[in-house]
Amino acid sequence: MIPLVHDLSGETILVFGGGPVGARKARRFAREARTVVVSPEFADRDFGDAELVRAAPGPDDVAGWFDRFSPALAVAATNDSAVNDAIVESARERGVLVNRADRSGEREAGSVVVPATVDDGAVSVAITTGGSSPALSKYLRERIEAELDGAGAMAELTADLRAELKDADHSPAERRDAIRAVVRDPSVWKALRSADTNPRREAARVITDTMRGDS
Ligand SMILES: C[C@@]1(CC(=O)O)C2=NC(=C\c3[nH]c(c(CCC(=O)O)c3CC(=O)O)Cc3[nH]c(c(CC(=O)O)c3CCC(=O)O)/C=C3\N/C(=C\2)[C@@H](CCC(=O)O)[C@]3(C)CC(=O)O)/[C@H]1CCC(=O)O
Ligand SMILES: NC(=O)c1ccc[n+]([C@@H]2O[C@H](COP(=O)([O-])OP(=O)(O)OC[C@H]3O[C@@H](n4cnc5c(N)ncnc54)[C@H](O)[C@@H]3O)[C@@H](O)[C@H]2O)c1
Repeated sequence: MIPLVHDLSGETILVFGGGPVGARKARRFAREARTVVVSPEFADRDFGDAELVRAAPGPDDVAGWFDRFSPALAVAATNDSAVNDAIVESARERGVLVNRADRSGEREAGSVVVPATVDDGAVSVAITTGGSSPALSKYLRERIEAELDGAGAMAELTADLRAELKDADHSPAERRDAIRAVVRDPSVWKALRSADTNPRREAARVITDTMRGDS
């Protein structure tokens, strides 16, 4: 398996199963795209902005739900493995991506794993064990969370600096060295994480030093 970052905006995601797992996936996906959850019950779980449709399709009814919503991705999170099998089958027939929550062993073409993710602005880190140990993915995600503090702000700052250095006609090699020095500089990170110092000023100092060949 290879991790790819997928833009699902404008698409529909169809989740079968309104238990704790269906709810967790729906909350995550509803932040990105229209998400519809089909289930006979939802208890009082949090589904984020997902639309809830009360129904309990049998294996033969599943294809009709694909035709109704034309999803780009389907999630099989019911506790009925015959229904989950039918969801995988319908997805494969239509070339739709499918995430199966009740099986981490053999996978079918088009199957996707939902990784543990940490986000800070435009920066995301995704952790997967290829399905072998979700508890380990969660633990590593918790450890990495603090590490990513300020990364979104660093992405914004260096995107601006790249554009400014381009406009100022610096060579690609000079730009690369300057930006590499900024993302590695502890004082810039410190400034991004606290309100005491101005990160732009720190970055400008690093760039000047790099261009002078001080580093
Ligand atoms: C990362 C995360 C994302 C998310 O779901 O949002 C996620 N599972 C999370 C938590 C978690 N899940 C489970 C536990 C209990 C401890 C344990 O069993 O390890 C814990 C931990 C806990 O709850 O503490 C149980 C479990 N999970 C799966 C099975 C079925 C099986 O293994 O057959 C069973 C057994 C059910 C049973 O025994 O009945 C299957 C999958 N779970 C995946 C993802 C995919 C593989 C990811 C990878 O490659 O690592 C995969 C294959 C399919 C999928 O769902 O995409 C999310 C953490 C989010 C976060 O906090 O960051
Ligand atoms: N991926 C994970 O992290 C993870 C974690 C725990 C369990 N699991 C597995 O994923 C499955 C779902 O986990 P859960 O804890 O949410 O289970 P659960 O049993 O609490 O919930 C299953 C949901 O599916 C609904 N459902 C049943 N038949 C349906 C149908 N025909 N159509 C639509 N919905 C239907 C049920 O009403 C219920 O809301 C379990 O079978 C379990 O093996 C996965």
